[in-house]
Amino acid sequence: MSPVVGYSLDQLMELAGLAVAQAIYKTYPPESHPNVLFLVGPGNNGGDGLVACRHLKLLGYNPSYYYPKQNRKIPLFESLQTQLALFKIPEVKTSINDDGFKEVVLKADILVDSIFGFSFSPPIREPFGSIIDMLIRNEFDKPIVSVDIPSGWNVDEGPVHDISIQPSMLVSLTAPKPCSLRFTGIHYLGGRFISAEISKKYDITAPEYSGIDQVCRIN
Ligand SMILES: NC(=O)C1=CN([C@@H]2O[C@H](COP(=O)(O)OP(=O)(O)OC[C@H]3O[C@@H](n4cnc5c(N)ncnc54)[C@H](O)[C@@H]3O)[C@@H](O)[C@H]2O)[C@@H](O)CC1
Repeated sequence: MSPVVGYSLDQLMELAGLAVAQAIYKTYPPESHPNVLFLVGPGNNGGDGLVACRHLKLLGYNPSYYYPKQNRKIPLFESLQTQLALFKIPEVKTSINDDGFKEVVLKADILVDSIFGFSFSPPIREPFGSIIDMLIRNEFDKPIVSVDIPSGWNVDEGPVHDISIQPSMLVSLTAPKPCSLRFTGIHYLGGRFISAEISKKYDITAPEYSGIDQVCRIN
């Protein structure tokens, strides 16, 4: 249970992933951006990506995911992967270091960075250094959507470790982290699950969510 918002981790991850999927849908609809490649890290930020991947399939996209460091011993992550298999969402098995990975990236219309969130601590270990380098170079000029925090950024200060992914879109979860002040692209907040009391206690300014939206664009 999260001491801050009162949900279990799997509940929060489901809400987070749904918010990410909605934000992608609003900015990059499936008609123009059907192929979405998720780059998935080993922790909960990666889990948010796995959930969003499933929701995008339900919303009419062709998502796939690259998940090089899996932890199948944790039941939550195992069940997320079982769900992806049930929805016939392909896992990319080509390694980031293989020539074929370029082809995988080339076919994607959007790259989702769900590698690291607020628990990243440098120095970066492989294969994530190569994945993040690829996102920094972004040689095919694809839209990059970061989940909660651009991977490798410091949660408070932003891109301070010479790791400076510049995503086109950021989906902050629960509340924008201080580093998001350094972000100038399309910014959504997915936090329509915290009570007014919690917002007040932690000084979170909740935006005006519209209709049934789980996300609100905040810049
Ligand atoms: N705490 C919460 O209330 C929630 C957090 N959520 C998500 O969870 C994220 C934080 O998740 P975690 O705390 O699991 O952490 P992260 O997902 O940010 O990263 C932790 C993982 O990255 C690895 N790692 C860290 N530094 C590394 C390095 N230098 N090189 C290689 N690997 C490295 C760690 O070994 C660990 O496996 C948030 O940013 C958000 O996206 C959501 O799932 C919703 C709930």
